[in-house]
Amino acid sequence: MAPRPHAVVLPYPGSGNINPALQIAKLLHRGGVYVTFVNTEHNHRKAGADAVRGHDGFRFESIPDGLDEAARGAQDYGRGLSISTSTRCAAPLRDLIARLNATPGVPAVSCVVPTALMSFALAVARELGIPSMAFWGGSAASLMGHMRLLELQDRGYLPLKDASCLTNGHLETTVIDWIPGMPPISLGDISSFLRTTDPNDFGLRFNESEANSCTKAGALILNTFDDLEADVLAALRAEYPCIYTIGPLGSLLNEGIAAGDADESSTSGLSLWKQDTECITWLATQEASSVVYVNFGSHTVLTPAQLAEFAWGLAESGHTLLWSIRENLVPGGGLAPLPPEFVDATAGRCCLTTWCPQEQVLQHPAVGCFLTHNGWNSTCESLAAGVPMVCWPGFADQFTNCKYACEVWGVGLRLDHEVRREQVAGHVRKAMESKDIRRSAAGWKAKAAEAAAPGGSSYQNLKSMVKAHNSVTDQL
Ligand SMILES: O=c1ccn([C@@H]2O[C@H](COP(=O)(O)OP(=O)(O)O[C@H]3O[C@H](CO)[C@@H](O)[C@H](O)[C@H]3O)[C@@H](O)[C@H]2O)c(=O)[nH]1
Repeated sequence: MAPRPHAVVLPYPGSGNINPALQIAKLLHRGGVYVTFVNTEHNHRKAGADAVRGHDGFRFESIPDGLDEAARGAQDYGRGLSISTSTRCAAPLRDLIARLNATPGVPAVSCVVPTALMSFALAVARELGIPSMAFWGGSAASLMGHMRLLELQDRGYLPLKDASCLTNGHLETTVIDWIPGMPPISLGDISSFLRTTDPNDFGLRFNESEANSCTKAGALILNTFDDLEADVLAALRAEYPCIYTIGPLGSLLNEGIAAGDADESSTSGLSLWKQDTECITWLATQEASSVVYVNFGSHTVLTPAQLAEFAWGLAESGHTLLWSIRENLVPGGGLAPLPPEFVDATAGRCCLTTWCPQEQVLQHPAVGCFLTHNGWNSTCESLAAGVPMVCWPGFADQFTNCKYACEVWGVGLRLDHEVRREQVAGHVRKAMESKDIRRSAAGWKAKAAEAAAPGGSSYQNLKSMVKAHNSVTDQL
């Protein structure tokens, strides 16, 4: 009998990558693959012992991220973490794989599955002769855009000529209409990392090379589904045939739970933040489609003035609110920068929380629209739940996601970067009331469910992906 396949799943150490990577790990495990899920030591501790206990054929391990403690609170923490993981994690990963391979009862590692921004792991896999699959945590369109950053440079669009390009409308009015599979798109919507006048800017170089590295793995995994991004997927597949589109991941996972899979609850989540589940109880007391849910993900930072402007816009919308204000959403702030009058003005129609079970919130019938930063997971979770979006993208791939949500899928309304309370109130009201937007959102929800249901494209792709893991060990 062929040995059991063993996948080492290795996410970049942020919620936007850990969450979907854990979902992929669970799906592989459900398909019979032995899984080792690798966190950084810092996140392993932060998640807590219960979250990383593991169970039969599913283990948690950790490696150091190489960052010193002082760098963790630094303003350029993200950059520091990317430099440190990409330059210091290869040796610990090599050691971990050697240790796993020498552990009695543990099958030999047969595939390494890193997320984007962890391409050092692909190099380690190549060096050890182990197959690999890379997971790009954004949309297919954002991958295509990031892969074209070098070409944008060759064609003279990058680096930006001077700093005025950032503010004079250049990013909005320069339209790129030659990226395969993509509709004409403003330069600024391709990626935030191109907002630089420095050709050697770290963010630009790192993100371009990481996107292109993903396609050097044996296969590419995407949290999207074929109907959602048909054109850009066709263009990507023309160059990289082995792409598994298995989104929305949450829907695919729920298929199994609905079918009575016993194992899922034991690895239910891995939150780096303390989750508040009381908001779900509160949602149960609200009428259908009556609540505006507000959440800016795990990295977005607001100034106190932006927070106040959002607060007044939301209050003026007149709707009931569920607002998740992460403890560092306003640095050093917590809830403190909220105007006290806002709390009075929304008394009885506002639930404030710090970190909630977002997928559960979005799936709740009481939620009517989502004010979001358009991180890809949030965007995908909202599409899967059929919830219209009010979009305020800020960095990375969020502009691309916003463009598609508003202009391609017809499920969102875009806010200007400068937050103005009248616009927030107006867009929220429209997203809650527009029949057209609600119809589009319901349509994508149905298509997402179809993709994840038995026989659907994502369901079939997951089966093929698991088969690919098994076929590696068949050859051993
Ligand atoms: O209160 C909360 C807030 C968030 N989440 C979850 O955290 C994840 C957040 O991911 P995402 O929406 O993608 O936002 P970021 O955390 O900002 O994600 C980073 O990673 C993403 C995937 O690569 C990119 O698309 C984003 O631009 C980047 O900021 C989602 O699964 C949410 O469900 C919760 O469970 N509870």
